[in-house]
Amino acid sequence: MYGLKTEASFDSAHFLADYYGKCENLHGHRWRVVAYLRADELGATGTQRDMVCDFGVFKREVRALAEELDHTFLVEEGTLAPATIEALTSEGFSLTMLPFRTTAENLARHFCERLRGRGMPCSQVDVYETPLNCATYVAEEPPAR
Ligand SMILES: Nc1nc2c(c(=O)[nH]1)N=C([C@H](O)[C@H](O)COP(=O)(O)OP(=O)(O)OP(=O)(O)O)CN2
Ligand SMILES: [Zn+2]
Repeated sequence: MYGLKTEASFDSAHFLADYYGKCENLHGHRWRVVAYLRADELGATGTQRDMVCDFGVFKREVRALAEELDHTFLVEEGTLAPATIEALTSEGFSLTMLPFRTTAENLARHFCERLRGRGMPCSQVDVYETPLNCATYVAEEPPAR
């Protein structure tokens, strides 16, 4: 079994709906995303011969996904009134509407699924909300190479 790991980070605001504590308020994090690829076999031919994946390709994919969220307000769908969304948008703020609660766990799954959707054999993603607090998502099935 072979593995690769790379990371990216992004700065975003969020709040947790249905949370009773300080995280129900709007606040921000520098989220750190560590993504892992796994493969039984290495590439056989061409530019990726004897690689799980070119590091250049891998890091660009992870950075591109982080860039989608960077300096936006991550909002779980259904947790802000339409008038609030309209007011923020009309002020020029960038909102990213997400179909899940914006926990580190769900963001880890989001990154893993998006990487797999782009053909990367992603096996795991760790998302750090703070330097000491990290959530992990492990893909159930090893992706086919
Ligand atoms: N399992 C999870 N727990 C929490 C998550 C999460 O994503 N998964 N998220 C939050 C909040 O986003 C919150 O911002 C983080 O809370 P907390 O750990 O309290 O934040 P700090 O480390 O900044 O707190 P200190 O007071 O500085 O220790 C909550 N829980
Ligand atoms: Zn938070």
